Amino acid sequence: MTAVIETRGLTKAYGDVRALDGLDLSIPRGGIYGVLGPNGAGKSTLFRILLGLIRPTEGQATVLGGAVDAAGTLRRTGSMIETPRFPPFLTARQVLGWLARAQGVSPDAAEIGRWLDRVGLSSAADRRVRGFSVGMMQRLGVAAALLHRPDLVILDEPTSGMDPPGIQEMRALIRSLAADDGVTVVLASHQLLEVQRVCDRVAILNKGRLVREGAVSELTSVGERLRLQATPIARILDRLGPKGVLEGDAVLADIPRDEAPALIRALVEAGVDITEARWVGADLEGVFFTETGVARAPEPIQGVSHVG
Ligand SMILES: Nc1ncnc2c1ncn2[C@@H]1O[C@H](COP(=O)(O)OP(=O)(O)OP(=O)(O)O)[C@@H](O)[C@H]1O
Repeated sequence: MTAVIETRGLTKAYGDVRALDGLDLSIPRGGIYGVLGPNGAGKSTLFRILLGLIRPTEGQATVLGGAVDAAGTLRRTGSMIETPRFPPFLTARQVLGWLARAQGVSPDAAEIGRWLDRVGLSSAADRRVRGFSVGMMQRLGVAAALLHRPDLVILDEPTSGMDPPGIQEMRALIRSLAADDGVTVVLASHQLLEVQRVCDRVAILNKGRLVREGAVSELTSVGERLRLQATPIARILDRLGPKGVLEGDAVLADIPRDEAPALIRALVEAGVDITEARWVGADLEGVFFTETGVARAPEPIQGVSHVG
């Protein structure tokens, strides 16, 4: 597994505060990688170091196999850190032309048009950015990060301030960057469901340290249970014995995945009508709260995934 980002003992101290505290992290090339953590965990500090904006107090980081501030590294890396700001009197199209010139890339009109289209800003391309919403600014920021065709793009909270359709479009764009353009995407987000949907792997930071790292599918496969909605429910409980728990109008079956087909077959043969069968219980949110020790706010309606 080739790494696009490697950190060893990476530490950043601000007086007594250790924003990063001996972080060892290896982010593989290809795919979408999420960096998670509660406020103050050190996500932005990590990104700033990786982009050469600040220097670590101790430790090392390499990006795309080179020093973070090497010209070759910077040329192959794109980024959006916090909601970007652009000259308000320029249109979106002019912003990208201006940035392309600043980056020494020839501002190809067709290429700029394509990026505006990909981030869903075609219809607003010739509007001054002064009137743009936060979500529109985020999209323009993503286009700006990609204009020079980087191999790696680092996005800090790419969907903050976006409405649900905007989030959905950003998700599709991020997926297509990884799948179609071969760009490695590293993003930080507080939207755990979104991260679960879009990322291949995640690192969870807390107080500047790595507390968990792994493939999303691995992290979320621990503790899952099969949720069955069916009638008569008593027959399922009888069959499962201690492995079955009643949860509202459904049964949660604590069985491994490979036993599910046999169980469902047996239930159908026993005359049970199954209306729904799905795996629940393990979500990234649960992993996040367990690993960071941050207290979960009480929910008015207890979700299935939080039972037990
Ligand atoms: N320039 C700075 N001066 C002093 N302290 C700082 C500075 N930048 C960050 N910190 C502190 O370092 C810690 C990590 O901050 P950082 O912004 O990296 O966290 P984060 O995970 O990005 O948080 P958030 O989710 O709120 O964006 C925090 O305690 C923060 O207050």
